[in-house]
Amino acid sequence: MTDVRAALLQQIKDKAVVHGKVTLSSGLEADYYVDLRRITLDGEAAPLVGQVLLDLTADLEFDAVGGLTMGADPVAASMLHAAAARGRKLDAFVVRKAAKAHGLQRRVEGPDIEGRRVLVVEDTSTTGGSPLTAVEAVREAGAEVVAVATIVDRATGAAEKIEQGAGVPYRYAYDKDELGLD
Ligand SMILES: O=P(O)(O)OC[C@H]1O[C@H](OP(=O)(O)OP(=O)(O)O)[C@H](O)[C@@H]1O
Ligand SMILES: O=C(O)c1cc(=O)[nH]c(=O)[nH]1
Repeated sequence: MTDVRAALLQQIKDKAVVHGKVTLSSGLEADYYVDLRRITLDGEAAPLVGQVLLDLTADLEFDAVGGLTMGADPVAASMLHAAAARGRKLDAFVVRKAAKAHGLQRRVEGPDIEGRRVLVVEDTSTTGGSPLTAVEAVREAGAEVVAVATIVDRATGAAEKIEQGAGVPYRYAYDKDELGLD
């Protein structure tokens, strides 16, 4: 494990894992929550996120990254900045939960992604419903999705839903075993 990957793992364990009954985005009940916003918006941890996800997807070709607001937003921004620090230009985009009713009425905000190869990202995945929504919106905007990548996978069906439902590879930086969760 690289130093950066190990450092981010420790940050997640220290700052994001919350034990106790919780209702998830999908309506499912769970015994723990991984509040990745406490990582992706943390001054020490957030810069590591971009580096770890760039390393995780280093073999893939894409030049824009984003996902369903708001969990995905700081993930994409961290990757953009980490890429810039490595001398690589990487754009970010935000998929709105619904298209804006005023202004340009866009569903996908940021530089145009039509005709481009993009990576859809997430902070954590349970059912995979959020990245699947993002994949559909991004395809509607004319982009090609090369993969979905998330920081933490909860091993509750996201991989199957994304690989079979969207037909794209699914990658994650950490699983629940590595986080000591069960
Ligand atoms: O794999 P899924 O079943 O889709 O669940 C995971 C999603 O749930 C959380 O977001 P939430 O829906 O709470 O909304 P937020 O990003 O607006 O905080 C999280 O950030 C993921 O986006
Ligand atoms: O499924 C979810 O809503 C969810 C699970 C989790 O561990 N963390 C999170 O932010 N959302």
